[in-house]
Amino acid sequence: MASIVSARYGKDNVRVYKVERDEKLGTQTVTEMTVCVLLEGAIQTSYTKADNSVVVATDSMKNTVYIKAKENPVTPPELFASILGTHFVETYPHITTANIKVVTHRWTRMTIDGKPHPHSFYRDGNETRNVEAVVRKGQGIDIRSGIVGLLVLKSTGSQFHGFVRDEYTTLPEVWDRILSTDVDCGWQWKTFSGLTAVRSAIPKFDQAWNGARSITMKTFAEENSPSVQNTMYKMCNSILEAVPEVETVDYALPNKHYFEIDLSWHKGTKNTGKDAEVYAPQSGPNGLIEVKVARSQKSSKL
Ligand SMILES: O=c1[nH]c(=O)c2[nH]c(=O)[nH]c2[nH]1
Repeated sequence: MASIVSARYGKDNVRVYKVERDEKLGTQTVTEMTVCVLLEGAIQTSYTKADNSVVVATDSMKNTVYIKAKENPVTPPELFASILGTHFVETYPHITTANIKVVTHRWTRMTIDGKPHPHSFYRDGNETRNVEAVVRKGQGIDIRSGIVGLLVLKSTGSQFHGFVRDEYTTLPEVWDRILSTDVDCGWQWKTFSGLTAVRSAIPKFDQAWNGARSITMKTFAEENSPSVQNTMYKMCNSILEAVPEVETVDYALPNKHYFEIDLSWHKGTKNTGKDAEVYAPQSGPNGLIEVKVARSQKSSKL
């Protein structure tokens, strides 16, 4: 007889929009999210014995997302994910872990005639703010916050040389190159003892997100990068310094290549090295560089 190694189930791609109206100021603020709920617990018999008595329907999970969004603030997303996860482990005795993912999409307020518009927004890029909360019954809440899809490019101020050269190497060393990447960055918070601990950290979540975002861009822009590896390590260090409540910081950075084009076949046109102006952006293959960095000493629960 086969036995279950692990199992979880839930609702993915629950799209939710919430508006907050400030009657006094006459302004509105909107939040659009995509939520995933995956539950774990004593649910094996639903797989092995067709026992649906242990199944909270995924449709009910979707309904719960809407109701909890109505009853609670949906920002910061770390709080909303924790509220939602805590609800599932506290409501159903046989559910032991709730994995909640909240992807928040950008709706940036329009500036019209130099003034912030009270109720109009635009999508300024595919970047999302992502939160994954793992709520374990009686064992606290683990939260990873992050930035996904922040596409950046610098046209100089990046080098790559001194790498292994052998019979497989064709890449020339360069002291000036284009660097472009699609930032996927995350920071793992020290375990929160429960929802109360998450609530008392509320201001820290936006601070950390703003900090990580500006550190990522400032380091990227200002450093004369010797490699993606070294630059991302510096970003991790700065975020660990800026946010003491964070235990690890991780990045996954694709190296999106821009190739020089030799145009000398056309009337001897110079377009390589210091004369390079027209490049061919590559859709693939791309480098992919990943790292996770922790402080040297581990620290305890919040
Ligand atoms: O920053 C880089 N790191 C690499 O490991 C690598 N490999 C490569 O071909 N180009 C680059 N660039």
